[in-house]
Amino acid sequence: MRLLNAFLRRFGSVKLRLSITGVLLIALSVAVTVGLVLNEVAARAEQVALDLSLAQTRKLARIMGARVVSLQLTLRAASDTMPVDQIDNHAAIRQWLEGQKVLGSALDMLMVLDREGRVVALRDDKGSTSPPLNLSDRPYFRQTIQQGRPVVSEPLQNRLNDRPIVVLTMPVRDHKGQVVGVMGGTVKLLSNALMSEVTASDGDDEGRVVITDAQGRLLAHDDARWLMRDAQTDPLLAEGIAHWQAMGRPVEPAGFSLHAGNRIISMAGVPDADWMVMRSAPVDSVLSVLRAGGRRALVIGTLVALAGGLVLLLVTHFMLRPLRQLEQRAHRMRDGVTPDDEGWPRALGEIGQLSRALHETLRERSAAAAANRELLSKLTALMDHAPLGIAFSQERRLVLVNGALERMLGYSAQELQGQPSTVLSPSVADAASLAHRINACFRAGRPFDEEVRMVRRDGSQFWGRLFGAPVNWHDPKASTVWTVEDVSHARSQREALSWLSTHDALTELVNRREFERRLNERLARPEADACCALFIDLDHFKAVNDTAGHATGDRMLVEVARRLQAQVRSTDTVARLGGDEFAVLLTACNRSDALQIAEQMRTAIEDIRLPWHDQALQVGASFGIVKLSSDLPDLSAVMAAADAACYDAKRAGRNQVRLHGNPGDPPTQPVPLNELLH
Ligand SMILES: Nc1nc2c(ncn2[C@@H]2O[C@H](COP(=O)(O)OP(=O)(O)OP(=O)(O)O)[C@@H](O)[C@H]2O)c(=O)[nH]1
Repeated sequence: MRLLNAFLRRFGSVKLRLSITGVLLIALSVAVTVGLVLNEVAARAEQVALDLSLAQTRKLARIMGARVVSLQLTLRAASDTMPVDQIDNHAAIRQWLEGQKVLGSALDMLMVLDREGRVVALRDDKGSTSPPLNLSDRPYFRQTIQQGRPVVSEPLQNRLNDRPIVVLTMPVRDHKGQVVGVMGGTVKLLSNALMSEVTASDGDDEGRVVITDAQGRLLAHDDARWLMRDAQTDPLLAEGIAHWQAMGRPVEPAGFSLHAGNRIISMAGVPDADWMVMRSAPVDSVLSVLRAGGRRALVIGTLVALAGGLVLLLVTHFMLRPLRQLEQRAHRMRDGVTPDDEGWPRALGEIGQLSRALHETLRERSAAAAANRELLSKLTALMDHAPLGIAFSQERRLVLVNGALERMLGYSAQELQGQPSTVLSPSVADAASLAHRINACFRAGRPFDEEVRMVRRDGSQFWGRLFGAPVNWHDPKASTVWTVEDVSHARSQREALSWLSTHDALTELVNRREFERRLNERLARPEADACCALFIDLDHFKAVNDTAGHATGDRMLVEVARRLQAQVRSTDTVARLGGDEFAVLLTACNRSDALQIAEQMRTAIEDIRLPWHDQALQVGASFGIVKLSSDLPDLSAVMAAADAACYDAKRAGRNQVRLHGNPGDPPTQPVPLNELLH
């Protein structure tokens, strides 16, 4: 595996890949070229072999034809010297036949027949005879007599010895040119005197030359046992004979040749004889030289490919040197070397352009990176020193927080980063509601800006002013920047101020202004007359202050307030108007209920026993009740009426309840000036 990895790493080299590709291309082109050339040469060689074989076969056929003609001419020359007028004289013709030495050496047996086919004289190797033989039934005899021309017979059995022969005939003419007989000679196929040279001339272990008659019977074969057999039974000849038969067995001197299996077979007709010369030779013997040449070409091609690859390796080594320098330079860039120092390759062409472009790009990138680093350091400082908590979130998860937010929440930056933003909400419901409001803002194209309840790591809660906006408004969910300000203190101050504006700090009851606002609000409603207002003034409260001190007076005021508040419903309002004056607004309350409540209040105040040293301080209260009605159209009228009713209670001896406009009570008296000044 390590070796494979090492090879693959090496194979990453352009030089190696180019070289291997080059070698492969050269090898491929050599192989293809050699293959194509060999194929073409093989095709041409096959054609040449076919032509050559046919030419040789034709030549053999012509030689055979010439031999037949030569024999026929010899026969003719001999017949011309025959004493034709003594053709019926057996002794004379036998004697003449004895004298034909040349003819006797060329043909195996000589004979002279008369016109009736009777043997006049016959000469063989035993001498001359005149056997009582009649050969008039032989086709060659009849054909010679009838057509008056020389004939070469079909192969046939010698009647004397049963051996296969062919007979060459020549008509014998008298002085007038009339055919008076036939002169013939036989050729013994076994001795093969006529054909042996032809069949032996091209014979080798695998090649074969034979002669057949027009029917395909073997007249000459290097193995005498095959004579007179059908040539198609010889496996070396079968396909050639089949092809010849398919052509209709023409006996033409032009002949033909063919490539059958692994053999080249050619046939040509023998002129003046109805014979065919047939030659069969294995293809390999013809093409073996060519194949040997092809193998040599392949070896040479392989050597050329290797040499080409070596040259290519050297060329690419020098050509790619700048590229190697560029690669080394790139490594040094990664190691932090600035782009302006030395080491950039100087080269022409694409590598030079690549080097310059890379150099320029890296220079620009280096400058941009420096600017980015500076900007980043500023932003980091801004984040670190900002008094606000700052956070970036993506897909509702915190991805970056600053130190202020860490301190605000009690988490470390590592703990916060990656947390869902819901970790800042005190409950699931708060988180869901907050997310809903944030989405609504962003959808409306507005940044989110609200004070929300947040929770620290220790579970304590605080109010934070949360401001957030998408980094990219086109994709608000992608990334959002948030600032968080702890506004708990400001918010409690604000709430306190708001509370103080409507409440009395000592008793924590609503103050005069708030009471009047609520009373006005009631007066504005149609059902205002269903309400009653009580005005309460403590009796001789000054004495408490004077006796026990202001602080004790305050405690008494607080206790009075508590007891008043205890008598009313949540819909009613108890207020301290100032000093020792209180007021109550009873909603949905008639006069008798109001009287009852006032009486309960009075009793509750009367029952106060405020401890002071070893004594118990007491106080009373005077109550004036007003039923709201159309007769008292506004605030001042109501307050004046209540105040007057209270004053009546004071004058009646204090610690009493008086109802404004009650027919049983004496009419309310205006307050004397000296009482007001008391
Ligand atoms: N301890 C205390 N005393 C207050 C406060 N505001 C007013 N007072 C005192 O309340 C007293 C009110 O007295 P007055 O209204 O004169 O009359 P009184 O003593 O209650 O007598 P009558 O009303 O005539 O029964 C004064 O002595 C004020 O100084 C306060 O906030 N705390």
